[in-house]
Amino acid sequence: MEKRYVIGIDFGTESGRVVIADVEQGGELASHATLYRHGTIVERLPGSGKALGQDWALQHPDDYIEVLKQSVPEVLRVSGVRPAQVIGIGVDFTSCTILPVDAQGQPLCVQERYQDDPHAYVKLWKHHAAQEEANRINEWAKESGETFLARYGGKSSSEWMVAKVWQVLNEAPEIYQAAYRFVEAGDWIVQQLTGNWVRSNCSAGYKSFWHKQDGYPSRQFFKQLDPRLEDLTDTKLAGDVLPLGSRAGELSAEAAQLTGLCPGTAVAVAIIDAHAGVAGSGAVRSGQMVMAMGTSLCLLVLSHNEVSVEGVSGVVEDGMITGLYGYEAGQPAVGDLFGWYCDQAVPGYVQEEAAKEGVSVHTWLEQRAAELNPGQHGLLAVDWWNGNRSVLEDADLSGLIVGLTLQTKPPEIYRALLESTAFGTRKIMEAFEEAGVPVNEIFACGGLPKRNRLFMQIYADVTGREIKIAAAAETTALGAAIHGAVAAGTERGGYPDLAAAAIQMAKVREETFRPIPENVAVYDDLYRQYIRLHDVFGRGGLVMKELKRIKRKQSNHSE
Ligand SMILES: Nc1ncnc2c1ncn2[C@@H]1O[C@H](COP(=O)(O)OP(=O)(O)O)[C@@H](O)[C@H]1O
Ligand SMILES: O=C(CO)[C@H](O)[C@H](O)COP(=O)(O)O
Repeated sequence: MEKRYVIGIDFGTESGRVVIADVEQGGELASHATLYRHGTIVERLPGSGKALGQDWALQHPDDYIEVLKQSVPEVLRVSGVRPAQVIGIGVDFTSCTILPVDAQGQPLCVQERYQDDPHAYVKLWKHHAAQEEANRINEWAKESGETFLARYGGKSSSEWMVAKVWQVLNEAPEIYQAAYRFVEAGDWIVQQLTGNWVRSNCSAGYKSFWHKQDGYPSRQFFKQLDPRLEDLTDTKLAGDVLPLGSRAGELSAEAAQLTGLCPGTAVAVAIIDAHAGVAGSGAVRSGQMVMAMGTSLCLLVLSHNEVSVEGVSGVVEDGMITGLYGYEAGQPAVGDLFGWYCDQAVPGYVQEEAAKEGVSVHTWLEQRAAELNPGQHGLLAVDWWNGNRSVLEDADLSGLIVGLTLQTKPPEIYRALLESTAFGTRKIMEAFEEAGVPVNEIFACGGLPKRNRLFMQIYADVTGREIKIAAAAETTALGAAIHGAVAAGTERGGYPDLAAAAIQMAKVREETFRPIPENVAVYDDLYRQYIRLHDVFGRGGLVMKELKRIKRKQSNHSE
């Protein structure tokens, strides 16, 4: 049989990355990234320059199409693979990233009449302006005795589908009316590739309250939330929910033209980006955890059991690997937090020194921070620069650094920020174990493990665990490709299921990060102090809520 290949397309926060992988051996034959031209739109709309409110984060869907147009032909060219040898395509996407579209699948924001309305654009996962709606969903679920939120650690997030769609209805009812569907961006890409309207059980399960046996929450629940939402799931969220690894359709002639692939190529149901890292790391067994470490950090745990875990973002049957419950929890600012410090807060001399040495500001700070002993800087940070998405589930919480003195230096702050995210991760891991979801083996993937060794060592030291690193540089894209190989099916030379494909196609590096005992002891001590700050500011204290209230009031005042 002729050699067969699959393509994985990973839509991250800042760019889209495409890999081409050998169906038998896995790995990455070639990869290519296309940066989103519009980036993340947080202040003003492109074109009209219309100002956005607090906590908005939009994107432009044309940027995603550009990834298909640029990066897919490029991996074909570099690898020398002929289009006919590609048997399947998989797509993963950050989530919950949603957009309103018309009946042809065209995004409303590209239509002239809606171009000036921010609600017509893609709402990126980190759009946090629907916190009010999320709070009301939480209150109403409690009051009405609905139990579906138990699968989401008891709280809904402002990042998710219903809160975001409800925000559109509240602030721009004409956009709500005009939308034929609100779709996850991953499902939209699949629709653009195949012409089929299919929803993924992964994003529907983790981000839209969908359940394999129960479906969506009742019409009654939505009606009592807001009478205008009664038919939400039958209309704006309609579409068959298909399981991961299944074939969403085949590449249309138009999409084949755009990508340089052959019409008829199998296209898999989309998967959330972090969740694709599970297959991409080869984790397919109960007790295995994958840390997808990039802009944010997602912790994904596989288990035979379904239990309630404090602060879990969601548990979905077959949500990552068929036959297992997949738990997701995480932190919404990790790489983004370090990026904020490098871009917004370091003094000019650091940038100059880094430029002189020809390294990035991250690397310059990492090198100096690595010379410090744990705890030597006297600092403790709490990692809520983009709110808390785990045991506290509150986008209104904000970051903290305590222990600053006139002697504090930038590498010390950088190290404290790296540590703060590791403490946040340890808190989540403890919540899993306390709830009876064991974590026996840890894999790391995403952009950070390959970029920052100090970060990885700190994670091993803070958690006291050995960490294995996924071998693929673009692990989530490889994970998506693995879904493509399953969607192709055995009849086209693919695999019968996700576990079989992942075991064969994904590998880990030989080198692992192991905890250093003397560091573990210091971090145990610091972690206890972190938990004190976590509880004082997160559970009891109103300080951050009040700050946010005053900020909102004063920002509206100045607009
Ligand atoms: N050397 C580094 N150390 C720590 N963080 C880094 C480093 N270089 C880049 N970052 C951060 O990594 C994040 C991007 O992660 P990546 O996994 O590549 O993308 P995505 O999250 O979009 O999939 C950015 O937030 C950036 O600030
Ligand atoms: O919520 C998510 C997963 O459930 C997002 O997709 C994720 O947090 C953003 O991913 P990345 O850090 O890779 O950009």
